[in-house]
Amino acid sequence: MGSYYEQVGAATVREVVDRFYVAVLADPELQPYFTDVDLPRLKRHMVMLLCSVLGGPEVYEGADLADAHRDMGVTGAHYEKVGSLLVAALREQGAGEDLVEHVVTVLGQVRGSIVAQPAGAAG
Ligand code: HEM
Repeated sequence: MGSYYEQVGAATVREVVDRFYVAVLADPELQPYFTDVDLPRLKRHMVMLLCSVLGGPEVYEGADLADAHRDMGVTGAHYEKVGSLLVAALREQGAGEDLVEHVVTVLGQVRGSIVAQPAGAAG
Protein backbone atom coordinates (compact mmCIF):
# COMPACT_ATOMS: atom_id res chain seq x y z
CA MET A 1 0.00 0.00 0.00
CA GLY A 2 1.45 3.33 -1.09
CA SER A 3 1.58 6.71 0.58
CA TYR A 4 -1.28 9.16 0.46
CA TYR A 5 0.87 11.07 -2.01
CA GLU A 6 0.93 8.05 -4.32
CA GLN A 7 -2.86 7.76 -4.03
CA VAL A 8 -3.46 11.27 -5.34
CA GLY A 9 -0.28 12.48 -7.09
CA ALA A 10 1.37 15.89 -7.33
CA ALA A 11 -0.98 17.19 -10.05
CA THR A 12 -3.98 16.66 -7.79
CA VAL A 13 -2.19 18.38 -4.90
CA ARG A 14 -1.57 21.40 -7.15
CA GLU A 15 -5.24 21.42 -8.16
CA VAL A 16 -6.31 21.18 -4.50
CA VAL A 17 -4.08 24.13 -3.58
CA ASP A 18 -5.36 26.22 -6.52
CA ARG A 19 -8.99 25.60 -5.57
CA PHE A 20 -8.22 26.11 -1.88
CA TYR A 21 -6.85 29.64 -2.42
CA VAL A 22 -9.73 30.54 -4.77
CA ALA A 23 -12.07 29.67 -1.87
CA VAL A 24 -9.94 31.47 0.75
CA LEU A 25 -9.76 34.66 -1.34
CA ALA A 26 -13.51 34.53 -2.00
CA ASP A 27 -14.17 34.75 1.74
CA PRO A 28 -14.58 38.37 2.85
CA GLU A 29 -13.23 37.59 6.35
CA LEU A 30 -10.11 35.83 5.08
CA GLN A 31 -9.33 37.93 2.02
CA PRO A 32 -7.82 40.89 3.98
CA TYR A 33 -5.01 38.68 5.34
CA PHE A 34 -3.81 38.09 1.78
CA THR A 35 -3.57 41.66 0.55
CA ASP A 36 -0.08 42.21 -0.91
CA VAL A 37 0.85 38.53 -0.63
CA ASP A 38 2.89 36.94 -3.43
CA LEU A 39 0.27 34.33 -4.26
CA PRO A 40 2.29 32.18 -6.71
CA ARG A 41 5.01 31.87 -4.08
CA LEU A 42 2.49 31.07 -1.33
CA LYS A 43 0.86 28.39 -3.52
CA ARG A 44 4.24 26.90 -4.39
CA HIS A 45 5.10 26.63 -0.69
CA MET A 46 1.70 25.19 0.20
CA VAL A 47 2.03 22.56 -2.56
CA MET A 48 5.48 21.52 -1.23
CA LEU A 49 4.20 21.39 2.33
CA LEU A 50 1.09 19.38 1.46
CA CYS A 51 3.07 16.98 -0.73
CA SER A 52 5.53 16.30 2.08
CA VAL A 53 2.73 15.93 4.65
CA LEU A 54 1.19 13.30 2.35
CA GLY A 55 4.48 11.37 2.17
CA GLY A 56 5.81 12.72 -1.13
CA PRO A 57 9.50 13.41 -1.86
CA GLU A 58 9.08 17.22 -1.93
CA VAL A 59 10.99 19.12 0.71
CA TYR A 60 9.24 22.13 2.19
CA GLU A 61 11.40 25.18 1.54
CA GLY A 62 9.13 27.92 2.87
CA ALA A 63 9.39 29.76 6.12
CA ASP A 64 8.81 28.04 9.42
CA LEU A 65 5.01 28.14 9.93
CA ALA A 66 5.27 30.09 13.19
CA ASP A 67 7.54 32.69 11.53
CA ALA A 68 5.32 32.92 8.43
CA HIS A 69 2.20 33.70 10.49
CA ARG A 70 3.78 35.78 13.25
CA ASP A 71 2.09 39.12 13.95
CA MET A 72 -0.73 38.24 11.56
CA GLY A 73 -3.19 37.88 14.41
CA VAL A 74 -4.85 34.74 12.99
CA THR A 75 -7.88 33.95 15.12
CA GLY A 76 -8.99 30.45 16.08
CA ALA A 77 -12.22 30.93 14.12
CA HIS A 78 -10.31 31.92 10.99
CA TYR A 79 -8.01 28.96 11.44
CA GLU A 80 -11.00 26.57 11.55
CA LYS A 81 -12.41 28.26 8.44
CA VAL A 82 -9.18 27.88 6.47
CA GLY A 83 -8.84 24.27 7.65
CA SER A 84 -12.40 23.51 6.49
CA LEU A 85 -11.71 25.05 3.08
CA LEU A 86 -8.63 22.87 2.70
CA VAL A 87 -10.59 19.75 3.65
CA ALA A 88 -13.37 20.74 1.23
CA ALA A 89 -10.83 21.24 -1.59
CA LEU A 90 -9.31 17.80 -0.88
CA ARG A 91 -12.73 16.12 -0.98
CA GLU A 92 -13.67 17.98 -4.18
CA GLN A 93 -10.58 16.53 -5.83
CA GLY A 94 -11.54 13.03 -4.75
CA ALA A 95 -9.27 12.52 -1.73
CA GLY A 96 -10.24 9.54 0.40
CA GLU A 97 -11.38 9.92 3.99
CA ASP A 98 -8.19 8.32 5.36
CA LEU A 99 -6.12 10.99 3.62
CA VAL A 100 -8.49 13.73 4.83
CA GLU A 101 -8.22 12.39 8.38
CA HIS A 102 -4.42 12.49 8.18
CA VAL A 103 -4.49 16.13 7.03
CA VAL A 104 -6.95 17.02 9.82
CA THR A 105 -4.54 15.47 12.34
CA VAL A 106 -1.65 17.54 10.98
CA LEU A 107 -3.84 20.67 11.03
CA GLY A 108 -4.36 20.01 14.73
CA GLN A 109 -0.60 19.67 15.25
CA VAL A 110 0.36 22.96 13.54
CA ARG A 111 -2.55 25.02 14.89
CA GLY A 112 -0.52 26.35 17.82
CA SER A 113 2.14 27.71 15.44
CA ILE A 114 -0.35 29.65 13.33
CA VAL A 115 -3.09 30.94 15.63
CA ALA A 116 -2.06 34.10 17.49
CA GLN A 117 -1.44 33.56 21.19
CA PRO A 118 -3.16 35.88 23.63
CA ALA A 119 -0.84 38.62 24.93
CA GLY A 120 1.31 37.32 27.75
CA ALA A 121 0.89 33.65 26.86
CA ALA A 122 4.04 31.55 26.83
CA GLY A 123 5.52 30.38 23.54
C1 HEM B 1 -4.63 25.94 8.11
C2 HEM B 1 -3.33 25.78 8.18
C3 HEM B 1 -2.35 26.66 7.47
C4 HEM B 1 -1.25 26.22 6.81
C5 HEM B 1 -0.80 24.77 6.67
C6 HEM B 1 -0.59 27.38 6.26
C7 HEM B 1 0.56 27.34 5.51
C8 HEM B 1 1.21 28.42 5.00
C9 HEM B 1 2.41 28.37 4.23
C10 HEM B 1 3.15 27.10 3.83
C11 HEM B 1 2.75 29.64 3.93
C12 HEM B 1 3.95 30.08 3.08
C13 HEM B 1 5.13 30.51 3.93
C14 HEM B 1 6.23 31.00 3.01
O1 HEM B 1 5.98 31.34 1.86
O2 HEM B 1 7.40 31.01 3.44
C15 HEM B 1 1.74 30.50 4.50
C16 HEM B 1 1.72 31.85 4.38
C17 HEM B 1 0.64 32.63 4.70
N1 HEM B 1 -0.46 32.26 5.43
FE1 HEM B 1 -0.84 30.40 6.05
N2 HEM B 1 -1.30 28.51 6.59
C18 HEM B 1 -2.38 28.11 7.32
C19 HEM B 1 -3.35 28.91 7.86
C20 HEM B 1 -3.46 30.25 7.63
C21 HEM B 1 -4.54 31.09 8.11
C22 HEM B 1 -5.68 30.61 9.01
C23 HEM B 1 -4.32 32.33 7.62
C24 HEM B 1 -5.14 33.58 7.77
C25 HEM B 1 -6.43 33.55 8.01
C26 HEM B 1 -3.09 32.28 6.84
C27 HEM B 1 -2.52 33.35 6.18
C28 HEM B 1 -1.32 33.31 5.53
C29 HEM B 1 -0.75 34.45 4.82
C30 HEM B 1 -1.37 35.83 4.67
C31 HEM B 1 0.48 34.03 4.31
C32 HEM B 1 1.48 34.83 3.47
C33 HEM B 1 2.58 35.39 4.30
C34 HEM B 1 3.53 36.16 3.40
O3 HEM B 1 3.92 35.66 2.35
O4 HEM B 1 3.85 37.28 3.77
N3 HEM B 1 -2.59 31.01 6.88
N4 HEM B 1 0.81 29.74 5.15
